[in-house]
Amino acid sequence: MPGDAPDLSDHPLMKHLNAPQREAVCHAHGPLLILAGAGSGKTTVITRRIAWLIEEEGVHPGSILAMTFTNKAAEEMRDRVQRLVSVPLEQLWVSTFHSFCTRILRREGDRTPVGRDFVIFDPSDQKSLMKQVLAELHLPEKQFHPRKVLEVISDFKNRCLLPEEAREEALDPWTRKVLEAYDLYQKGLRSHRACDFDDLLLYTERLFREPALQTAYGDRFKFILVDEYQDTNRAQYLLVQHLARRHHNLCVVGDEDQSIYGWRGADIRNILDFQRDFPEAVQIKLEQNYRSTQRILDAASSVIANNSQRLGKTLWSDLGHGESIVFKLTDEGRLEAEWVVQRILELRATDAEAKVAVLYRANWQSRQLEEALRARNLPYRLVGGVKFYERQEVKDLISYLRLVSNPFDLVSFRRCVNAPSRGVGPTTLAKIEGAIPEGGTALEGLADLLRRGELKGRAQREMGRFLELFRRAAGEREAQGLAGLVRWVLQESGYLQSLEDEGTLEAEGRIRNLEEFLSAAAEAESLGVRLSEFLDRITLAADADQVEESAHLSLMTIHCAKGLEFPYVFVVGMEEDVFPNRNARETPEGLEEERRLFYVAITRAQRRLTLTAARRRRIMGTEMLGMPSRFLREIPAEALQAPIRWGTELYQAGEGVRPGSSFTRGAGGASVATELQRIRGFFDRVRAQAEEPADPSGHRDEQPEPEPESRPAAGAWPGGTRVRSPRFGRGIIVASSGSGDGLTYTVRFAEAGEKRIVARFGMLEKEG
Ligand SMILES: Nc1ncnc2c1ncn2[C@@H]1O[C@H](COP(=O)(O)OP(=O)(O)OP(=O)(O)O)[C@@H](O)[C@H]1O
Ligand SMILES: [Mg+2]
Repeated sequence: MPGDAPDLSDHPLMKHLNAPQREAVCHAHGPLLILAGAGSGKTTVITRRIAWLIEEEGVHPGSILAMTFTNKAAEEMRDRVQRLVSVPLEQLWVSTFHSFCTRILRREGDRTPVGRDFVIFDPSDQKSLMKQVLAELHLPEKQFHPRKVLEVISDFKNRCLLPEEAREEALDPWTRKVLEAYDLYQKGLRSHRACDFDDLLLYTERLFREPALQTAYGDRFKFILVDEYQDTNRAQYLLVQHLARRHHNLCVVGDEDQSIYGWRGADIRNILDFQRDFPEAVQIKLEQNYRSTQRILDAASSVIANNSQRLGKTLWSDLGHGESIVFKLTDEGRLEAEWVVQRILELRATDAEAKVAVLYRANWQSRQLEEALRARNLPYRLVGGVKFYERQEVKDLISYLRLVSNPFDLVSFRRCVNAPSRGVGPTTLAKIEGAIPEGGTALEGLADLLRRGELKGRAQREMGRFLELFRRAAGEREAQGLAGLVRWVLQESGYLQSLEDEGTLEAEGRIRNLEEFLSAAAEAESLGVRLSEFLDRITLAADADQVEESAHLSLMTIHCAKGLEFPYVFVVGMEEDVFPNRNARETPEGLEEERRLFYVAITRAQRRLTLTAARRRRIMGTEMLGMPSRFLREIPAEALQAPIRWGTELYQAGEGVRPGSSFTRGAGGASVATELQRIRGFFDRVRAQAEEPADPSGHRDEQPEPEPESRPAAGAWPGGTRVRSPRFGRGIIVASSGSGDGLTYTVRFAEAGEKRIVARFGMLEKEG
């Protein structure tokens, strides 16, 4: 409140802060909610407030608990506070929820079933335990994939539900079985004296339900501050509630528009209900953004205004209008990556230290960027992820290809023989290796064992198939070329199938990486590259990674970029099915979460925001025509350097934010109404993707063609959709053409290869 605290603006801890920020910093007691948009100084306020409590209110650092979202954020916050205060801060608790809970359980663990000296199970430990559990319950892994079951259990735990408490939720037989597995899994963890990550929260929350402990810790942490409150899940929410119940000195900051972890159980209601939980809460709004220029903010506000689940707030900046937002459409994915790298090099020429971030929706998108950066020897850092060619599934696939290329490669043999799991334990592996003839290969050793009937049961079956794969590979390599071989290996090895069976979000990400690898192979093949050269390139590329990393150029997913800021930001892949993501746009909630992600992406930029897209992109090795991301149209024309065109098509909202509200008039001089209809039609067809129809009898779309080579089939399933045909089994749509009765899909079937199927007769079913 201006004028409310006239003296404080001179206080060193209030330096540069505006009136509402100051009010939040010196707010002494009672619940405080700071609900504000991106870059308005929420994290800054938390940091200053901690310093204020210590320096001005005389609060002991050990009485303050601050929760952040990542370890990195915690470190940074501690450093910043330390620079502001004169006392040592060893006793100050700044941590993530998980590390906070670990510390509590190490002290109080005697009261939990796993004691104080528990071990923490990582995902692979969890999986092995779950496999035992499933075996014990005679639940086939095909229907109860260990990771899928663990995903469901995790969801229960995030909602603080133990097996007996989750019964009401288990309405179908499958979930009821999962609950049995949950129960046994917990018993297993207990017998190992182990916690999984979710247990850390779950057990701590249970502990704090006890009045004695609640009082003890409530008295210890007299002041609690939580950053990124919009992304807390139920367990975290309850934990904070227990701790704050005693003193009510809880300060939470958040932005409902930046809630991007719904898929991990974050509950946006936690922030929306704060006032209900603490009726006496003071609410402070921060409206000035100190991070970005006005144009960037306009774009962000305009985009997020399309969401319904929000409280609504204004943001302004006095950093000036700034540079216009650039949108660049390139012909294909590789050119998009090269264009971005070229712009970064130009930037470097004028400002060698410029901090740049390239953001993308999903991990698979890093591949072409990494390749383009390496081609120009530009050091970069991949934040919060693993470099593309070092990802587990990518390395697994490479090991198959290496072994095809060079059967003597024992290291690759060892890797791929059990990926996916074929029940080959160390004993069998030793047997195989023991059977390798002098100067021969592991495959020969394996063949020998099989001939002598020394492998039994599952190992015999699976190893027989494995051997057969390599017997046929040479022929496939000749007949199908590089990309064909990769696709064939993915299918024949059962690798893809095992991930599909898993059906988890993580598996989905891995599948996307493998599909991207397939695209890399297709790209290389189109340049005349053969298998061994392709493998050499990958090895050399991985080697080039030994060069230094640069903190000035960061590549990361948007999720990883939360809370961060960079002068120069690129957001790549602005196409439907990429961003918004292919799965997420199925539901209105999913779409809103994608839009919040885009809002987060835009608001990372301080000075310059560049959006890019590719007209064609290889999906699973096949070139697909991309459609413009619907989000592009939500950016106001005034914020953009030039109207967005997609090919010859104008694709942009003129003013206002609601789709279809009003459009810039096309340069061709068409009437606004016609233009409107044309663009709307285009937008409606966004769901449909098509390649040039190969079949001349394919029914032609009556509508005007936006592109000579594209004939989007209205209402068709997009490329990438997984389908099942009664005749050919499971497959994936790679293209479609025609419409109505003439709608025809090109489907790549796992068994039968590529087929063209007329939708009306093909009885295709979409797979869930
Ligand atoms: N009063 C101020 N004067 C000048 N700069 C400020 C002020 N308040 C915050 N800043 C700066 O603005 C930027 C954004 O601040 P901060 O990261 O705290 O915002 P935030 O609300 O936490 O953002 P996000 O929503 O992305 O987490 C930082 O560079 C910070 O130093
Ligand atoms: Mg922040």
